[in-house]
Amino acid sequence: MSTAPQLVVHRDKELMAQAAAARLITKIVDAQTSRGAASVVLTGGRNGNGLLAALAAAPARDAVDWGRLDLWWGDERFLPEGDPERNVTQAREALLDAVPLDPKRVHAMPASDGPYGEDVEAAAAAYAEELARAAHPENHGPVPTFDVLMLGVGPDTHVASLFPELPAVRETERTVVGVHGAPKPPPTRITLTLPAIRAAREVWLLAAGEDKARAAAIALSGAGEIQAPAAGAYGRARTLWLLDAAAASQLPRSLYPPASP
Ligand SMILES: O=C(O)[C@H](O)[C@@H](O)[C@H](O)[C@H](O)COP(=O)(O)O
Repeated sequence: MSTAPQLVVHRDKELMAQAAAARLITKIVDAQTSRGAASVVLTGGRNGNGLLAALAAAPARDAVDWGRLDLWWGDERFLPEGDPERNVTQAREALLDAVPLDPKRVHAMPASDGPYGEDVEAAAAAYAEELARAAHPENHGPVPTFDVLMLGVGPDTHVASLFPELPAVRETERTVVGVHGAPKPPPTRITLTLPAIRAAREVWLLAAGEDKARAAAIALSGAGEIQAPAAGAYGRARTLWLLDAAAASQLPRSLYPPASP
C-alpha cells in the first residue's frame, strides 16, 4: 500500500539541506529513544551530500547517539575502494569522518576491487545477504525496517540507481541488484530495488534545483514507476518530498503545499 506523498518546499537548496538535516536529527533521536537504535539509508549526489554536510554543521548534531546508528546505502558506484566518485567516499568527507560512528554499523556497498572483484552481481547479492542478516522477524521481510531511506531524484526521475526503463527498476523479488549501462556515470552500479526501498518506514525524496523541476512534476503527476522510478519510491508509513522552490516550480498548483510561499 503506497503512502500518498507529502511535499515540503523550502526557499532554496541550502535551506532545504539544513531543514532536512534538522528533520533527520529529530527522526534519529526519536528512533533511538523509542527503539534503542536507528537505521538510515543514505543517498549519493549533490542533494544527498548537501544534506550530510548540513548535518555535520548542525548545532544539534550530537543529539544523535552516533554509536547506535546503522547506515546503509541506496546505491553505490561500482568503483575501487576510496575512489572519490564512490558515494561512501563522498559521505565520509561530508559527515561520517566527523562523527563517532560504530564502524560495524556502517554498511558500505562492496567496491569493485573488493572480495567480489568486478563481479557486480556477486557484490549485489552479498549486500542483499548483509541486509537479510540484519533483518528481524518483526521486519516482515528480507531487509531491516529502515527508519528513513533517503533518495536524491535525478533529472530523468531516477532514484538510487533505478533508471527509467532499465531492468533494475522492474525487479520485484531481489532487494539488491547490479546495474550495467547506467546513463549517469559510472555505468556500473549496485542499487536497492523498489521492494527494498518500500520496506522503509519513511522514504524521503530530495529534489533541489531547476534541473529537478520537470522530474518532480512528472513523478508527482501520476507517471508509472518504470518510466519514472521516483514515482515508485514510497514508504510504509510516510513518503516525503523535500524540495526547494526551483525544483517545485513546475508542480501543478494543486500539489503545492499550502504552507509554502
Ligand atoms: O549514485 C548516485 O548518483 C546517486 O545515488 C543518485 O541516485 C543521485 O541521488 C541522483 O542522481 C541525484 O543526484 P544530484 O543530487 O547530484 O542531482
